Order: sequence, then C-alpha cells, then structure tokens
Amino acid sequence: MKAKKLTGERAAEYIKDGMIIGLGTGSTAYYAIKKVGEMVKNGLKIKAVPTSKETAKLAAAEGIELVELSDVKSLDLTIDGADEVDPDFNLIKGGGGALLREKIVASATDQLIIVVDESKLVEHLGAFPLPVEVTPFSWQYTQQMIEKFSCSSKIRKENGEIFVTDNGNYILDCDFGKIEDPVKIAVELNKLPGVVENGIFAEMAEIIVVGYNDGHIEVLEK
Ligand SMILES: O=C[C@H](O)[C@H](O)[C@H](O)COP(=O)(O)O
Repeated sequence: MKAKKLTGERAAEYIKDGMIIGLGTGSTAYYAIKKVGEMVKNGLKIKAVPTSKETAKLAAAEGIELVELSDVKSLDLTIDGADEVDPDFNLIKGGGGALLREKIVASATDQLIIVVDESKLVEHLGAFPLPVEVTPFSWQYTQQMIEKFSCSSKIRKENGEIFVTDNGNYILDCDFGKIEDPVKIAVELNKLPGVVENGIFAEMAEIIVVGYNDGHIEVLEK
C-alpha cells in the first residue's frame, strides 16, 4: 500500500496548471486522484476526464472538475495503473474492468503515465490473465473464437453474478500463458466479432512510475 501511495503521489507532480488530464482507475490510481484533489484544494486549476464511474465518483468527491471526452480536443496527460508492465512498456490492464474507457482515454492523451508497485513489473506479459471486454449478446460464441488462440478463459463474475462493465459489457479473463507478441495478440483479438476491446496497451505508455516496498521510487522513461 505504501508503494502504491508513493507512486500515485509522485505521478501527480507532472500535472501543471491549466492541463486537461485523464484519471485512471484502480487502487494505485486512487492515490494519484487523492493527491490531485489535494492540489486542486490548494489552487491548481485543471479539468479531468475519468476512466470509470468509480473514478468519476472519487474525483467529484475530491472537488476535481470533470469533463466529457467529447468536450475536449485532447488530453495533456493521463495517470493510470496497470496489472503488468513489461520491459518495453507494454501493459496488461483491466483487472478492475475499466479497460475500454482507459484505452480510449490513453489514446487521446499526449502522455500516458503508469503508476505501479514493483509487483507489476514482469519480463513477459501473461501471468495475469488478459481481460477482454465482449458484448453480452454473443459472449459464449466470442469465447470460442478467442480460445482458438490457444488460451483458456473464464467469464468474470462478482458476487456470483456475471460482472458488467461501465459500458454494459462482460469481461473474459484469458490465460494465454507467456504472451510472446503483445502487439499481434492485441490486433488479432480486436478483429473477432463480439470483442469490444482487450487489455493489452502496447506502445502507449511513456512514463512508468514504480513504487518499491522499501519506500523508493523509480521513474522509467521511454
Ligand atoms: O481496470 C482496471 C485498471 O486497468 C487498473 O488500472 C488496473 O487493474 C490496476 O489496478 P490496481 O492499481 O488496483 O492494481
């Protein structure tokens, strides 16, 4: 928890007056949002696009002015968490189910800053099952198509019920084992009918802020 707090707070230092920022989702982005809230209370003037309903609620409670993505031309920077980060800055995201909005916001942002604790750094993506957002209409059919890529998958559940994303879709958590070519898998998955988006964020992150349990922080830049 200490590492998550440190990294979230460190990333918030990139935010300057007048910026339009994206706010990520999850337990690490949480600390960045709390810090931004504190900065806003101290006079920082920014506008923010949230990546989930949960983040919108938290940011609003912190007094951060929220805007719709459609109201802005682009975003200056976005701070978000990740489930895995490889040495090329490829990511797996979506452990919290927010991958679709997160990927849209990440693609609209000039600079994507990822905040993680050291446990998220991996040599190869894939130990964390890849979240794939799919339409409820065809989820079993889409699951069969995805499993042709030699993976096993599970429909995500919460409290015994199928988990529903902010966009009204379902998530298939797909175990590919070691993902050798993240860019290829990401492109191929999105070609399948019924796949809305997948959790591989390839070639998007520019800065990774890593928090270590001993209290130090490392900033990795592309
Ligand atoms: O859907 C959720 C997001 O992609 C999160 O940023 C990701 O799961 C990391 O979350 P946490 O910081 O809670 O580990």
